[in-house]
Amino acid sequence: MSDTQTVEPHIYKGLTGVVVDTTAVSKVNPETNSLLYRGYPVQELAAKKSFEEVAYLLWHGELPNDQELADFEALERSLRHLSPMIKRIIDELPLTAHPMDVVRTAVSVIGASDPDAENPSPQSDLAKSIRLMAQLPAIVCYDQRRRRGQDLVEPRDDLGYSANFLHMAFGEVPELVVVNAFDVSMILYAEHSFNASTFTARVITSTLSDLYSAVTGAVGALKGALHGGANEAVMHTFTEIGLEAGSAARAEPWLEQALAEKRKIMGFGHRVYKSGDSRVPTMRASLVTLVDHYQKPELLELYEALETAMTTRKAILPNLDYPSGPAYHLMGFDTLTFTPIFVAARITGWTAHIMEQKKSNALIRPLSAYNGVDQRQVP
Ligand SMILES: CC(=O)SCCNC(=O)CCNC(=O)[C@H](O)C(C)(C)COP(=O)(O)OP(=O)(O)OC[C@H]1O[C@@H](n2cnc3c(N)ncnc32)[C@H](O)[C@@H]1OP(=O)(O)O
Ligand SMILES: O=C([O-])CC(=O)C(=O)O
Repeated sequence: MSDTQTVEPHIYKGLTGVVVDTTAVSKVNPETNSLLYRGYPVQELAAKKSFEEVAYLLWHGELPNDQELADFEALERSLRHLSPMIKRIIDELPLTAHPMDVVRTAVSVIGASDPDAENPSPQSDLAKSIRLMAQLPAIVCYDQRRRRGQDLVEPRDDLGYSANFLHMAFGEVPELVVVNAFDVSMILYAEHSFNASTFTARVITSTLSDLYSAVTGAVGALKGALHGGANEAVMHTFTEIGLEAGSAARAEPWLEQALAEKRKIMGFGHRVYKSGDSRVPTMRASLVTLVDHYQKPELLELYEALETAMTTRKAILPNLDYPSGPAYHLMGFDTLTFTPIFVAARITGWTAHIMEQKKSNALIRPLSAYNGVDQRQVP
């Protein structure tokens, strides 16, 4: 078969339902609404393990023992500082730049300044992956701070990943309940099989390009509102309806109007899960804890009112971005920072897939059915 073949081929628009390869990194099961990372249910990982342990699991295939975890944590903590060059380049970017563009640029700069960038060995790719995991929090937090007119907060190596992330964002470590909710969100966001950004990373890797190029492309794919950008978009919806007490009553009329205008309701629907996103109950529980902690019942009322209206009207259920957006809002993050936080989590899954793709590579190049004008002569 070729691009010019005249027999009408079946078109799998959006690759819906197409199985393009195998993966041992995670299993998304829409029949049981379950998600396994290397065989472990994600809810159990969120309840019992840290984001660092989950990152190790995704990369190595097994959870770390005590010594392996101690070594891994020490390494991650030692790599957290941004180089003066990255900081300088971020400073050069306009404050109006979307934070996802800043993150994409920073990853590109880290790649361009890594003398080992072209080394495709698994050892080198793992080292690059750990460095990106360690540095993305500083990039994300510094960008939010500079937009607020604040100075960079240096990382602390006496703190775990999530506590340090929040310390760098806000200049202090919040209560444990907040740190735990953030850590849970990072675990839930870490990996999700062949989603659009991971697939982008695998396509780039399949050409024998380098890990940084694959991650840079993945950041671009995640930015869109139909994928990771939905957590930012959910917050815009909430703000549009109103965050003040009593605004929940406006959710249903707002939805009617939005659907009449043929708008997509962000944070709802999923390409794979059609009867519920496996991660939502866990993240919703974290959101409820945060609502109690910050005494913001009106946010949960709005969350529930819009969910009820959407499921009643369209029978379309929330995805992970629906509870995580308001959770990050309560923690104090700017709405524009939400998708960069997703990057900081997903770097683990992306790089696990990049390494898997390299182990058993085939160039990813599908076919297309030509529907342009027939062959003609140049006048
Ligand atoms: C972490 C993540 O990336 S999770 C996904 C985050 N993205 C979002 O929240 C964006 C909003 N959601 C959507 O746009 C979609 O549900 C997607 C892109 C996630 C999945 O899309 P698909 O699998 O292609 O579903 P599809 O678009 O075919 O939807 C089927 C029908 O439901 C409708 N639909 C699906 N989701 C929504 C939504 N959020 N709002 C309104 N209508 C929706 C579609 O318009 C379509 O209706 P139609 O048959 O009348 O045209
Ligand atoms: O799997 C998908 O298509 C999108 C998603 O939920 C994710 O990447 O976490």
